[in-house]
Amino acid sequence: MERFDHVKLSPANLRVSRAEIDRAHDLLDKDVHRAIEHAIQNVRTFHERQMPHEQWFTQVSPGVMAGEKITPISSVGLYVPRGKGAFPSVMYMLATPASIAGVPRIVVCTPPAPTGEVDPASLVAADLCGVHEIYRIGGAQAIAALAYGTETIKKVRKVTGPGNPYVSAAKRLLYGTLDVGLPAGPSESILLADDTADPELVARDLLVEAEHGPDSSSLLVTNSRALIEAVQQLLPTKIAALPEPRLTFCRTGFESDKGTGGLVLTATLQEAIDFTNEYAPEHLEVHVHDPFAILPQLNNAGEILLGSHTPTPLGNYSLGTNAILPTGGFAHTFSCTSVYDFLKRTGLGYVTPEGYASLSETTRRLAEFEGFPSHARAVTDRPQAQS
Ligand SMILES: NC(=O)c1ccc[n+]([C@@H]2O[C@H](COP(=O)([O-])OP(=O)(O)OC[C@H]3O[C@@H](n4cnc5c(N)ncnc54)[C@H](O)[C@@H]3O)[C@@H](O)[C@H]2O)c1
Ligand SMILES: N[C@H](CO)Cc1c[nH]c[nH+]1
Ligand SMILES: [Zn+2]
Repeated sequence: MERFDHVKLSPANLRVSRAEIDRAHDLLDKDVHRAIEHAIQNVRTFHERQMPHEQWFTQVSPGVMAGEKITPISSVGLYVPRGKGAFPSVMYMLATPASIAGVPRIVVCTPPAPTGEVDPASLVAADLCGVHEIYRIGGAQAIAALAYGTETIKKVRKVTGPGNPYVSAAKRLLYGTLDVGLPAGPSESILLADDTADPELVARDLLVEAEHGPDSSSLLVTNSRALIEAVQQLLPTKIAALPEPRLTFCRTGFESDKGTGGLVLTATLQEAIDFTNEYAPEHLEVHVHDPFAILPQLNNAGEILLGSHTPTPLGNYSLGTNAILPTGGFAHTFSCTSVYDFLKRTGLGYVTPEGYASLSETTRRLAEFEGFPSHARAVTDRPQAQS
């Protein structure tokens, strides 16, 4: 921690104390405190609606019952980044669904400031969401501590949360050791637009995810040359007006050959939609005449924000949907963070003697076909046990 975070820590002060959390509530700007409470209210409302039935059965055929039982993961480690900036929003976006899912042990690791202090806003968010343990440790070392455990930090069953390439690499190395959740790496967004889009709003929204870091990607994808030319005129002044390091992050993204941001002109809106589906962005803003008309065609994205009044920051902070989203094309197969990241589903089966009689011959025949004699014997001439 000393080399990268310029902080000296000891096992005794790794864990954030109750007193620090209470002080964070007192220290935090009251308007920011209220904003966190308001945001958590919406995120909570939305994620409570996601919760599935705790247990259910359906009758597949007479006497054959199949179902599922939902249980929370027993312990989860949430990684909340803090290298290029503090993220209380990431804290509540991870801890809210974990708490609603009923995870009995919610642990957070987040990098401290050189003073050893943890961002007060993140502590307030953690406390409001019912986090049980908070450790001032970041980077790959935090992921390792959560996965393997240390004398101070008891290991967890699952680690999840976004981070920089070192954090992402650590999670990838742990694949197969424990559940490392969805791949949430450097930020990215696509603005999908037609010729009805407002260049001023598009130029502003393009800088949102771009300002996260030099490795963030933000793209305008449109079939309108006029929109591209208008946004090209607006971007340089908007970037120049940003403070450091956000100015350099955006300049790198849009103006350097190392950048991964840009403006993409397609021949048709359909081509723009196809490009977007293939790219599978973390965030997708839709600035077209009728966003709900093309929504059925938009299949791969961490989130889809519809219309010019739904810019990405609303999803990042306050709308209610989750902002911890798959990046790097993983939105082709991974979902946005939700209560399901903290639950597991167990299949349930119950068969009556009548149901057993209807299944045993089929089961025996398939077991023999696959060469499993014990499987076959278990369902041959089975004494009719009392159910
Ligand atoms: N996908 C999402 O939903 C989402 C949400 C929020 C943030 N993000 C992304 O998460 C990332 C956060 O990155 P960050 O750097 O701000 O914070 P971070 O907490 O991920 O990384 C900081 C840690 O990295 C370690 N570190 C720094 N330099 C290192 C080096 N050279 N070698 C090894 N370890 C090193 C330090 O120990 C430090 O604690 C950004 O890219 C941001 O865009 C993604
Ligand atoms: N997914 C976004 C970053 O990639 C979430 C965020 C949090 N704070 C600001 N933005
Ligand atoms: Zn963001």
